[in-house]
Amino acid sequence: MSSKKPILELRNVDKSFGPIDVLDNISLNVSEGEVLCLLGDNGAGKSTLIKTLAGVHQPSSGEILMDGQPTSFASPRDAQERGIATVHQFGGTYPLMSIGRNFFMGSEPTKGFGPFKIFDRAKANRIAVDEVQKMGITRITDGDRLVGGLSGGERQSLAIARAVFFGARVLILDEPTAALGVKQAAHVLRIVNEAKKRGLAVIFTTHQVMHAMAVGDHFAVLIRGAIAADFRKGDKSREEIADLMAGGESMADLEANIENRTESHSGHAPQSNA
Ligand SMILES: Nc1ncnc2c1ncn2[C@@H]1O[C@H](COP(=O)(O)OP(=O)(O)OP(=O)(O)O)[C@@H](O)[C@H]1O
Repeated sequence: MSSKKPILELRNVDKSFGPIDVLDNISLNVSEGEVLCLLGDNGAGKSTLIKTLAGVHQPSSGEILMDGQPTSFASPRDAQERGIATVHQFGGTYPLMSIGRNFFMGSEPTKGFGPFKIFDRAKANRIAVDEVQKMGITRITDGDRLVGGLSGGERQSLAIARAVFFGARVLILDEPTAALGVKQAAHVLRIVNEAKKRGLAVIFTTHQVMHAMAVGDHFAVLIRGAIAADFRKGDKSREEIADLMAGGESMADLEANIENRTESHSGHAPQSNA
């Protein structure tokens, strides 16, 4: 897939839940400074795949390799401690906490000694705001602001900046732009590019082809748990990717079909192009 050495790799991974086969013979890898886009319609298996990469599920068969060595993740915490950070659709942040608190949750900077140690709010706020600004989100200037007052895109950005600051090597983004408007999605895509520039390997799941094309270096299309196509940037057009995601049906044909049905329901005869 790439000339660089993969950080994280799946080889022939299957995943079943009892009698239900969800992932079928998945082989994929992602290297530093690259964005791998996992594309697929609802139910294609994207969540199961990223949960397998993040230590939530164990493969039923096949191998996971990290830096070329076969490995397994005992739990999400195990994967996290080894540099795999997952950011979910709403940023995984706590609305009633301040930006500074949120950024450092679980590893708060303290001041004072022994029993007199207290959370160093000013330091936490300063670092959190600095890090988010370094990722290009300059509208966040006050670390005391509650996360609940941020937009969806800003929350995502905060969660990504946090993962980068705490040394993630692989950033897994689960539908980060799905619930966002155009401007907010653009913010998040810019941050994905920034994370990539800093050498992180990014896995980005989406069903929005345009978002994938804006940041992706390579692409894998999942259909019913199997990789239906695997290609690099520039190899396919937007229309070709959309057709692949629709299971090989041409989107133009689907659209024409919908138009015809709508027109016949409204009592108008479909217009001929002839
Ligand atoms: N724990 C489970 N037990 C049984 N079936 C499951 C389990 N988890 C997922 N599945 C099934 O596996 C298939 C893929 O689900 P998954 O959530 O991975 O898809 P997805 O591509 O992420 O879709 P979406 O975007 O809708 O979340 C679905 O048919 C789902 O019902």
